[in-house]
Amino acid sequence: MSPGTTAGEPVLSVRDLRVHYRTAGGDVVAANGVSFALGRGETLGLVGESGSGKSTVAMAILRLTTPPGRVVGGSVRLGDADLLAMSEPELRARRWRDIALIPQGSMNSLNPVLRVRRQLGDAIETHEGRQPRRALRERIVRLLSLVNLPERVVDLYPHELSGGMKQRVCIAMAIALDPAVIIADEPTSALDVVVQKAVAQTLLDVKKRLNSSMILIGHDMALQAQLVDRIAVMYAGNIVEIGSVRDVLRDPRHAYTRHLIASIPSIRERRPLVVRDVRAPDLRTRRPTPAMVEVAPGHLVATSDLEVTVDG
Ligand SMILES: Nc1ncnc2c1ncn2[C@@H]1O[C@H](COP(=O)(O)OP(=O)(O)OP(=O)(O)O)[C@@H](O)[C@H]1O
Repeated sequence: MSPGTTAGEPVLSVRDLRVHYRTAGGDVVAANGVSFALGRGETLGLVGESGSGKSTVAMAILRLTTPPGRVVGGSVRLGDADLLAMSEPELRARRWRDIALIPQGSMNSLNPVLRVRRQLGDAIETHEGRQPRRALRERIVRLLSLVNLPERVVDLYPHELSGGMKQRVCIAMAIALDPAVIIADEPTSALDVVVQKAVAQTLLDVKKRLNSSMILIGHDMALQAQLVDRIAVMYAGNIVEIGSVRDVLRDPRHAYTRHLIASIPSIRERRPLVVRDVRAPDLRTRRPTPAMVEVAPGHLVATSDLEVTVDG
């Protein structure tokens, strides 16, 4: 197996992805040569603290990076096409249909003046053209039931829904066109713990039902461990460790992974991850992309322990 890959032919393969943000103080290197592969039917967790570059990678995969950010290198292969190299119209046709993103904070970006059926209907019709009203409504009701929402939700406005219900609507939107790959960026972080688990479980159930693959982005190592097949740990713009949940949790090899695991609070006091005693390097300085070594089959670790600065 080559680095960062999974058994069988991957559905998505990210190679040496590089994203910079231009700032007055110089370029911030937010993705510093990120490589990984996503297997068919697999859920890969991308975990790391705030600022490690998770959203940057998610946005770049769909070529949604906006200024001052720009993708300066790499490839994103979906099937036999490179998303980073294709024309804009071709790319637009593939987003949602082949690869869908549930962006961070998506539940707050639902249009407040549109009923759920319009939001979902517009999404479908943008890609598939005008649909007969009745059939469209039935399809939307089916989508809602897939994410455990009752039929009456079709006629509601976002403000009439709870946070968990809004997030379920966002999931329904992402799966409307039956994509092969779903990228969910912190899909549950705005919700309380009980709802988080329920919504995350729905996401996994739906993924399984559609036979799609998923990248689940999060900072909660404990929650991720319960949901994903493999974990990729991001630190300062690089994946520093990747492997099965079992390997990474039982035998973490990178100093930063160990810190993440040591920082897992007890179930009761789960809170956003802040690793206080690890200082991220200045992202404006050029850093070599760390080499990865395979410490066990499919378990890869960056040879960059030195980059992790630990106080105390
Ligand atoms: N518009 C921007 N201009 C400059 N730097 C940016 C910009 N957006 C992101 N960055 C920097 O890029 C790095 C990665 O940010 P990113 O949002 O991808 O991290 P993240 O791991 O997704 O964090 P979070 O969990 O908070 O979303 C950070 O250092 C951040 O400050």
